[in-house]
Amino acid sequence: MTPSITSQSLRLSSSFSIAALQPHTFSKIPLPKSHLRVSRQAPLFKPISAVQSNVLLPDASKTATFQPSNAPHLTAVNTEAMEVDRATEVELKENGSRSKRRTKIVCTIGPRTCGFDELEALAVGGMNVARINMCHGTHEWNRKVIEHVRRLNEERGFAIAIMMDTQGSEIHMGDLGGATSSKAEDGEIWTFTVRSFGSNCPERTISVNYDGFAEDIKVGDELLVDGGMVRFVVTEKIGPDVICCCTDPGLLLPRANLTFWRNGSLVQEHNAMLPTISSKDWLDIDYGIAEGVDFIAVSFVKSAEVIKHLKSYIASRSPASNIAVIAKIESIDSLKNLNEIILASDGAMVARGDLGAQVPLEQVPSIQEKIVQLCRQLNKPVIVASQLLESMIEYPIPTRAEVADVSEVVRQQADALMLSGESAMGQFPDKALAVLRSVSLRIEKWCREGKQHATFEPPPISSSVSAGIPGEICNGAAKIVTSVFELSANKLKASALFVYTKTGQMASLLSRSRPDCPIFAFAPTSSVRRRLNLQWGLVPFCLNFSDDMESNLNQTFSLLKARGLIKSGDLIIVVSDMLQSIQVINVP
Ligand SMILES: Nc1ncnc2c1ncn2[C@@H]1O[C@H](COP(=O)(O)OP(=O)(O)OP(=O)(O)O)[C@@H](O)[C@H]1O
Ligand SMILES: CC(=O)C(=O)O
Ligand SMILES: [K+]
Ligand SMILES: [Mg+2]
Repeated sequence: MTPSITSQSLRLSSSFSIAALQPHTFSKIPLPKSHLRVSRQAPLFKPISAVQSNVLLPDASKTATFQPSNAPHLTAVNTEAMEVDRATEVELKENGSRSKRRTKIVCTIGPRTCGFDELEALAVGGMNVARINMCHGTHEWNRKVIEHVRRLNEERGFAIAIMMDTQGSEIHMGDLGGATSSKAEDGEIWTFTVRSFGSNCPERTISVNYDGFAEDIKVGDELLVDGGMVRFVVTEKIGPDVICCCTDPGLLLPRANLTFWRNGSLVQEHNAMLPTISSKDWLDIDYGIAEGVDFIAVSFVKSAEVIKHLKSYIASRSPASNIAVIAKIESIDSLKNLNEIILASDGAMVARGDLGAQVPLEQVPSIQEKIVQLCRQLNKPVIVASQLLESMIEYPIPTRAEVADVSEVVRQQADALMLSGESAMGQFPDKALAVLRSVSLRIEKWCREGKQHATFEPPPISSSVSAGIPGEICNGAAKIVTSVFELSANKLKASALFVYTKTGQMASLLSRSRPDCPIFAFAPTSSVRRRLNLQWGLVPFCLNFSDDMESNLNQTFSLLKARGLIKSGDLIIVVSDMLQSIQVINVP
């Protein structure tokens, strides 16, 4: 006789072989296997009413804008509340938890979106990470943005992380004497110079920030502004001045990036010696540490050493901080050292803007795919950035080609998409965000239905990353998710994976397996919660949990049921840092 089972605990011994966890193994419970200890227990949970007195509903002020339709009237007493924001709540409820968006969204904040109301609109629209670019804005300006985001998190339960992006020592033009732009016409003669002018810049003269400029460049070289938006050829050198003729006319924007090309190759002379982290960057990094940003994205990384150096600097400056370092892959030199760079970092960004100015454009898509796959192998989150919806800076709808580009990133299962000018200074930041959201949802659904992604099997974890037993447990849990369980004659698929994780590592490993259902990640601090918000498929919550999994689960179920985010009968797969086991639980 099969007893009626509300919970099953599948405990894996440390010698457990993950090959035993093929989905069919779990087609029916119970399924005793010699290598798999299945303990059939009395229901793990007290009836829900028995734990109600232990539950505190989130502060009403945090839920002011949300009306739970079926929240029972629980009496508040004890434990820390679990913060849930409106955007997550809506996304989880809209089509059921399995349809929750998995791909995360980073929005660059600029003049168009720096106010509290605009930031709130982005938060409600699904922004997971706010990026501030230290190429622009004063510390004071950026501090306001950080304060607004923090207020949204505190008052509305969001988990928006702050990413600070360094300027790096790229070669760029001056600020055009304060003009918003300047037009270069075909055949016009312009002077590029290391001299600086303040506000009285002579006509058709551009100052360049890099002292070695006139030595590095030769007559006949091509000078590309913003990767080729405007193009010049060098005709003459006179001391510090480089005289150029415009061959591709266009609009010059303040501080635009400059690259020089000789015989079809990028010129790398003294400029290759520029430090990745300039003295200005170090000051900005000190500022970021003091402000408690969640991520520092390092521009123009060339080698792993600079990442290691920055990480030890952060550790010595602020031992308690949890700042993650993201390597921006946008320099031609980084491509030779990709493996070591990504391994040394806490994540990577495919910065296609500058990358496309350093390698031929037709190479960018394959480099993108390679980096996305490598990051998955090395268990590091990856962001794909730049020009995803460039036309939406000016227009309310994207081009079909842009939609196809975003779709490809989603299909590659990158962790996050990034908006740059679209959200920083475009006309339609909220619409651009909505396009990323709806394309992600649609393509993710299509991939799940048709299994359009290359393979379900995650790429083998690199031997340079030791994921050990937690890694095997997470892979196993991700596979179980695709099984159909028969419980009391009902066929059930898992609604969610739950992971209780102190550092976030176990949640990352689960995310890496790209399972078929969302991952509710419970972390004890809001900084771990924010950091996890960058990663694919994770729905991070802040929860003050204990080592007693039974009480953790009781508490979590009560809180989530009260918010209508799970319901009795849902099947949940549970893993944690504390137990080397996978539990399959039918929500009481
Ligand atoms: N804080 C800001 N203040 C003013 N303008 C901004 C700000 N942040 C971004 N912008 C505008 O938005 C555009 C795109 O922003 P973004 O920061 O993504 O630039 P990027 O050139 O793609 O990045 P990077 O400089 O790291 O290569 C910028 O060129 C700039 O015009
Ligand atoms: C984002 C960025 O830095 C780039 O695309 O160049
Ligand atoms: K930057
Ligand atoms: Mg860049």
